[in-house]
Amino acid sequence: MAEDSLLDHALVRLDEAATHLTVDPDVIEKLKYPRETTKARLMIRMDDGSRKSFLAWRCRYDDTRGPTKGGIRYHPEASEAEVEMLAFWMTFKCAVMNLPYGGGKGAVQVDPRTLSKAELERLSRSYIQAFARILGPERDIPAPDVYTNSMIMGWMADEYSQIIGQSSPAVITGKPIALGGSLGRGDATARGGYYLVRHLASELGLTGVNRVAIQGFGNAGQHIARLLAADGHKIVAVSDSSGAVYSSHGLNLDVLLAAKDHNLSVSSTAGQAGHQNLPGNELVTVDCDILVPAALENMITARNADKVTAKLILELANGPVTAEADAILAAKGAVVLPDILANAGGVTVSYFEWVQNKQGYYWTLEEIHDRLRAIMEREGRAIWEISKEKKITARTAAYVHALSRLAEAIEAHGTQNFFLS
Ligand SMILES: NC(=O)C1=CN([C@@H]2O[C@H](COP(=O)(O)OP(=O)(O)OC[C@H]3O[C@@H](n4cnc5c(N)ncnc54)[C@H](O)[C@@H]3O)[C@@H](O)[C@H]2O)C=CC1
Ligand SMILES: O=C(O)CCC(=O)C(=O)O
Repeated sequence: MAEDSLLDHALVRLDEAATHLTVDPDVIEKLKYPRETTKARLMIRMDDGSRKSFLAWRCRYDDTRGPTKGGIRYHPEASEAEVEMLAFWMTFKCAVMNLPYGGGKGAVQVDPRTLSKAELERLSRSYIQAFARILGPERDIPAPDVYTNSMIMGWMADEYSQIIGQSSPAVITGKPIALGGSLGRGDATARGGYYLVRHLASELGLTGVNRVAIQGFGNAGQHIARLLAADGHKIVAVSDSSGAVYSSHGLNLDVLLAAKDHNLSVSSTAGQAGHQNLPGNELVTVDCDILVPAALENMITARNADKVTAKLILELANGPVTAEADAILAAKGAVVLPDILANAGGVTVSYFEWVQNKQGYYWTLEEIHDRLRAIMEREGRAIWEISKEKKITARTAAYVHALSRLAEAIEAHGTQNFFLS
């Protein structure tokens, strides 16, 4: 997909939702463009004394409903167009969950696996030095995304506090617990999706033991494997960026997690515990009941969607199914629980972390889980009902749900000052 058309492809979902609501055209016009995207070149000292530079971005897509919120991705193929598309999705995700946030996203074009820990820390601190003036607990609040984690968020929060000369934990979420992170943020993305599937199980026709295939075995993928396996479901296939493994009897999670702990691919477990090698590109078409894309965008496309066997696709990744593939899956009767709902557990617990940081009062894990479950069930149920009532897919229903909240907020702000805050 051409880089400059990434956002246009994402906007197809907005146009579709707009046909099911009466919305002021000014609202749609406002939501078609990012409010601001800042680009920087980060220059860091490498361990061998040389200097190296990396492109970086932060997009604040829309802040009508509150400060912009969204993760920072480290990836060698990150681009401005991708960051803007991800920030657009964050805008709708926060509205779906009724969080008091707009949408943002950031990225650095880097393969973090090629950096030492010290280089990674210098890069992460330089990201904050470059973007500190547009961040802030009431302005723009980053969090982890692909190939970033709580350690990186800790360095970033520390750098921000040093720049402004006071502790400011609420500027970044997904931090280590010792620096004001929230209990439950670690597995929140997967846990939100898990609560959603459990809540809608009878509507989705899920009974007994289901066979699950998971694409991507990082934060989202590992935790969903653990949660579903604990309920007795069988994880029959998993993949990561280097390969995939399959077992019709169910993969051994301890073996998979031990491989990841040693920085090895899941494919290195082939031959152990009945695991067989599987070409990575066959993961999404493996025979299963539930398919969980938990890696990157555009993995299920017009090229492979007709071969998907799962009756439920739980999108823990952002944007794994293209619009063309959506139509093919819907025609087959497969249900897609869309990213802006299915993976919203992550940003929801980030919101809990921000609230706790601002209060200086911290909740128990049980409180976090109860609150997350209640919100996933409330918004999941609302979207399911919209989808039944309007006879539209769950994705379109999620966009309708979010758009009605965004439209209400944009109209309430008044339409004469769109780009002034
Ligand atoms: N971490 C979070 O809180 C949230 C993450 N997400 C989304 O979930 C997805 C995964 O993110 P995380 O688990 O946090 O990232 P992560 O960095 O922890 O894991 C990413 C995983 O994807 C794998 N991967 C990369 N390219 C792949 C490919 N071509 N085929 C198969 N696997 C591949 C990697 O090997 C790794 O196992 C992303 O789309 C992210 O935007 C969404 C909401 C929140
Ligand atoms: O936790 C957050 O604030 C945002 C997580 C994120 O980037 C996402 O939901 O895609």
